[in-house]
Amino acid sequence: MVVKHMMHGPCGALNPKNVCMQENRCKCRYPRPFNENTSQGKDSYPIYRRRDDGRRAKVRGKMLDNRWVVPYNPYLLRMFNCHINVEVCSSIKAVKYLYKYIYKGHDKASFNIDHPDAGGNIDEIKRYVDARWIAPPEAMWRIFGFPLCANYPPVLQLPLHLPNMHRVAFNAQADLKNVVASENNSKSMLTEYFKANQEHPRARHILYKDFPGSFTWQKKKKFWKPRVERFQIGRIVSANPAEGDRYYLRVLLNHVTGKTSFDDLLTVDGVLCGSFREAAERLGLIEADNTLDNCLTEAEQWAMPCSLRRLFATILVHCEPSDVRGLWDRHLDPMSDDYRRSRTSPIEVEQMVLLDIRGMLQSMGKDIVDFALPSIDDAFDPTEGEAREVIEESTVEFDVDDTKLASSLNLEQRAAYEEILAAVERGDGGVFFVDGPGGTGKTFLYRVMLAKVRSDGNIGIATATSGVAASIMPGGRTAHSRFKIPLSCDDGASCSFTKQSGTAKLLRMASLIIWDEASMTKRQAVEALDNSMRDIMGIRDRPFGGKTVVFGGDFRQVLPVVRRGSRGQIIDATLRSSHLWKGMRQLRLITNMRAHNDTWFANYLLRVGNGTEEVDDQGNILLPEDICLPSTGEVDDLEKLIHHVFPSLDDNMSDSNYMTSRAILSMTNDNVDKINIRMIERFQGDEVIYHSFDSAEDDPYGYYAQEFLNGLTPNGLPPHALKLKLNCPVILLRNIDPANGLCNGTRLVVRGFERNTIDAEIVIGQHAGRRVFLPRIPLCPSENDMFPFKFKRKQFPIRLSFAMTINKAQGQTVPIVGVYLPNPVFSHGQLYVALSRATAKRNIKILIQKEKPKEKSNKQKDNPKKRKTPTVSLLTSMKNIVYKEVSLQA
Ligand SMILES: Nc1ncnc2c1ncn2[C@@H]1O[C@H](COP(=O)(O)OP(=O)(O)OP(=O)(O)O)[C@@H](O)[C@H]1O
Repeated sequence: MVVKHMMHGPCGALNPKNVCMQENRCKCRYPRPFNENTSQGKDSYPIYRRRDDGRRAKVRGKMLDNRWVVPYNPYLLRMFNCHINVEVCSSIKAVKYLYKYIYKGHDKASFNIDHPDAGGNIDEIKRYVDARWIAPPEAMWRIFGFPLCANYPPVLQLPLHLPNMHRVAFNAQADLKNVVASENNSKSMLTEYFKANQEHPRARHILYKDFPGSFTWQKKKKFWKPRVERFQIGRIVSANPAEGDRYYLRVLLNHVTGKTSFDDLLTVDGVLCGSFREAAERLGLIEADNTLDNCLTEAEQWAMPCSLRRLFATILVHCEPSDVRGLWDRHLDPMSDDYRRSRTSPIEVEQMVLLDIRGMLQSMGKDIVDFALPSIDDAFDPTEGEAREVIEESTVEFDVDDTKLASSLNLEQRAAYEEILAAVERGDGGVFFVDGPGGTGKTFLYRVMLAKVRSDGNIGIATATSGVAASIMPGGRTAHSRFKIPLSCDDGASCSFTKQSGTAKLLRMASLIIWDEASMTKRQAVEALDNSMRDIMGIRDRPFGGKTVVFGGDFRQVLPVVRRGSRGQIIDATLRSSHLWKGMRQLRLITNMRAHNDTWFANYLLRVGNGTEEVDDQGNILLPEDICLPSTGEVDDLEKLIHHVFPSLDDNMSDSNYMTSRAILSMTNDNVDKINIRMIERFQGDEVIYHSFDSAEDDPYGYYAQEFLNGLTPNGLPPHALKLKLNCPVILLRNIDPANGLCNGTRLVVRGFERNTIDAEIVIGQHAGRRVFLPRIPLCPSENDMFPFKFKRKQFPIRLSFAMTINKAQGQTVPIVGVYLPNPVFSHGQLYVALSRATAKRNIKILIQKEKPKEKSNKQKDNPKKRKTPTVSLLTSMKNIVYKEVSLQA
């Protein structure tokens, strides 16, 4: 490929007529001198090593050597099999230049100092045509990570114009009347795109910007002809929001297919809109000014007043409303319907609503005084100044049945229960770590202990690292919100509550504190709690100030996330590396209660988790044959996996039990999205697509094109086009209201749609069955430095959940599991978490694919059209990554 694509010339004496020759010299300075080593040139690209090793090749009739090679990158050259000149930009100057380049604007500024003799003879059209297209910032951004030449592959600029406003070229001598009357001049790529939609059914599924991929523009006769060869990328010329309707026309064209005229494009639900802006707004493609108002109004048709108050609180906390008081005034009536039935005084009714909303805001970690709402009159406040944290915890209802479960604890659970409760009763404290592989009944044990403590009139605080694990414990909260742990905390940090705060009072009063999934949290968070507890209890020399604290977890599962962390850094971040670890009394649960009917599977899981399962010479463990999907080698194997996990889907679509008791797990969002898209397509019912409103916050000039922002789907964010159908399963992506079961990872089923709100039902955990109304909320990627700008997406915070990532499934029981692994697992505990979600061996199917590239002939290798797709073979063995130094069994 180097010989084929990357040899300059020949030029100079070998070929004096080559295009690069200027004044008898090569303007690109070839042939370059041989060089022993690469060195950084002054104010230039590096001077690369060019070995004088005698290797030569015949290029365009002449023998050339290493001095003629254009700098390239072997990986990119192999991938694209074309000429790509890559230079190293490593000097500070070069990097600064590249960053500056981003902000340079869209177009070349061309100016000319006219000579007085030129006589005003300026060819404006030539200047316009000459203006080179300079890659817009988004392309530059891609260039940073993906250095292609800006003009590869070829881009066809698609004109964007309002009706009858397209550009027409004509001869200076032509009669303008004829120019205007000419039929040919009435045509543009856009008008003919509409016509092609009338004529070709297959065109109707293609967006204007993608049209050049399937149709070729016939320049002379001005029409789109179905494409027979090559491929081309299109790009609609840009438009700024300040341009008004032209911008909204572009938004429509980027989302709507099959339109046959401008009027057709303006027609939404049979109504002809007066402007492209109105049409885009009606289709939900741009944000209307009154979205939040509409969201509440829409929910008012269905929701009970109490759900409306919760939606109002959610909007205050998550949606950045600009006119809080206006929202309050307009929606107070429907939010107070229930109170008005029992109370006659409007002031009292208003106060009741305010008090309720205050409670909701508090449970979301906010204070009502921070919002422009009417004040609360102390005369109506039933709390009489008691800290809300204390009131909240002391009113957590416990299930009487949970206290009865104490009699069914197994031997290990009972031993742990008695030891911990003895410490609670003595009141002299103790720190415990309940170590139990997935399914050994840790949550079961916590429920029983909490019920006992609470039924005795004491306070038991239940927390967990993740929202999902917290929501399955009665009164559970995330540890970060309950203990006010700073989001990023270093060694020696403390929690952010003061000695006089409600949180401090609650912690002093608590008899028992539980922190589940402590193996997933960074040790610094636990140490911060320890520091603060010693401080508020005034007992500096005892861990956690002498309280009874129970941690639980399983170090075989996924460990704390350390971005780009090495094995050593990850292990250092775990609780096992904390100075507190030695003082924790270990309580082991062994019997797998989830898979107790399948002891073979339970033991197998444990061996996988501990890293003691035998490995083959490749370092892979063997998976039981009956859980591996057999390959036929012909049909789509993923389809078979889907069929195993979702049999008779058509008959069970509205059954929430069926939908939530099964899922396909995979490692990356790409694979999960691929499966979810297939599933939603075959799910019955009308499809609703919600489009997000995306922006780059620090981009006042609109350099980042909308379609570029729309195309981004960073981890943890919903897609730009969220496709849903009635009764489809979804998963929540944010901790919206953990105290009420709405946390990152909660599984829901969609029950209704409005333009600005989604009606959904919680289907897992102790809040199962509750209906909630979700608004669109602004979301930012969690990894802030992911983009060179601040990305913000307003969208419903949900994703489809037919399939989910293994990390998201941690802590959830999924009775029927499919595991799709097209690539090997890459971090500690992933395989174990995936396998241990299931309740028995018969309920799990795993599909491991491995691409086996076929041997190709040289001809095939060079010709992209003749390249065959690699064959796929199914495996029954898999890499298993276990950091034995954290596994308790090691
Ligand atoms: N003593 C018991 N008697 C009856 N059922 C039990 C008992 N202990 C646990 N179970 C049941 O076993 C299943 C798994 O228990 P649980 O969810 O508490 O495990 P876990 O250790 O918290 O799992 P994970 O770490 O995967 O979250 C649950 O369905 C639970 O009700």
